[in-house]
Amino acid sequence: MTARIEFRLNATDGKARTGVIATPRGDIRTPAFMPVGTAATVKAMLPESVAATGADILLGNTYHLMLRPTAERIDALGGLHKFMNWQKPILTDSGGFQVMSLSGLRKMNEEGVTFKSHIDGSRHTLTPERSMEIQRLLGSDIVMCFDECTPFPAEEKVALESMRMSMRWAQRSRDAFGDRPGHALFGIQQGSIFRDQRAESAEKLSDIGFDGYAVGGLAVGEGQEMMFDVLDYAPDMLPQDKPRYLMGVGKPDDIVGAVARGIDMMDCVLPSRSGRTGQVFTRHGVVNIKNARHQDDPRPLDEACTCPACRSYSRAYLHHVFRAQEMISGMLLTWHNLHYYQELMQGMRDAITAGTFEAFQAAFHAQRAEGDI
Ligand SMILES: CNc1nc2cc3nc[nH]c(=O)c3cc2[nH]1
Ligand SMILES: [Zn+2]
Repeated sequence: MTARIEFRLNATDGKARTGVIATPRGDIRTPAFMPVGTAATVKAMLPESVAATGADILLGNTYHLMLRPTAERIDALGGLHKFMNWQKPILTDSGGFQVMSLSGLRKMNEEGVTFKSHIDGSRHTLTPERSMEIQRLLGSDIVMCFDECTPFPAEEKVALESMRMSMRWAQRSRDAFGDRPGHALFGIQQGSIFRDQRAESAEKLSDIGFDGYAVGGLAVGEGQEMMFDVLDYAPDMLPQDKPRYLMGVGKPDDIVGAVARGIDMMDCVLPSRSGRTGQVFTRHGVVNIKNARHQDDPRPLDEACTCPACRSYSRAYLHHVFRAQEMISGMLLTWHNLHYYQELMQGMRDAITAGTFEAFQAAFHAQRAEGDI
């Protein structure tokens, strides 16, 4: 059991890294993928099922939980881990990104953001200080700074002002977080697609000092090519002895490309959301289970997959229950997708350890068909 959170780098292969983030609630093997547990649940999954897929950590959303059931209520009930029956590590985001994408009637200034709840229209305020308090009340193991995700595209001077405000908020987040052994605070790099701004942001964050560093401001519509262009230099600007977290990513090939560029942690709603919309990720590409061609197909989604969906059900059955909008459809496809994502992460950890990451990448791309399979 470790009192503080520490990152141990075990192997590198090119820019790719593998290691362990040791926390009081358990170890996080990196590169790590975090399933998203927005409203204190990974939708359609029991916590024990999420653990069975291989996830070491999951993400909770401050914005949703502060609105319902409120952070104070979760704290009074023993904290988020107890509340949602997940005893492994939890990373919570700071709420800022979702305020901008989900809430109504927002007003932002140097102090923070006031907004109306998308649930009941009630008015709320998020500041760096309030976000730190909420994440403390939730009991999360890894806390994210309160920042502004600079919209894309942004004029260079707009991006610069946005980044500099986020850096002032990062300092306020750090000051409000205090010293909490066993809990980590991660800073978030901004600067959009502008190299000099990314450098200024990284320098400022490093001066303040954090337990980990996120690359923010990406996966906001810039597309994979532009995202990779930024990732070709931005992670290297961050302290190499701390975890690097790419927020909101992504499709399987985004994830492999990000790990190849030095990213250690990622989160994305894609595998779970797609599980509910019938989009299935496999080593050979994407299966859209609602397509009529699966109607009589007795084969599993993926012969080589050991998840409950692939072990015991045919594509024909999964096509049927999806079409019939049966709950088991979301359960089985979400489980499969999260299992596939964790298998992908394990494959990359093994390849980096063995020094065969380049071959892993080549095989990953060679076996995937373009379009639906
Ligand atoms: C789905 N894409 C995506 N989710 C994000 C969450 C974020 N949170 C804080 N700060 C960010 O810059 C940020 C960027 C993000 N991109
Ligand atoms: Zn499967």
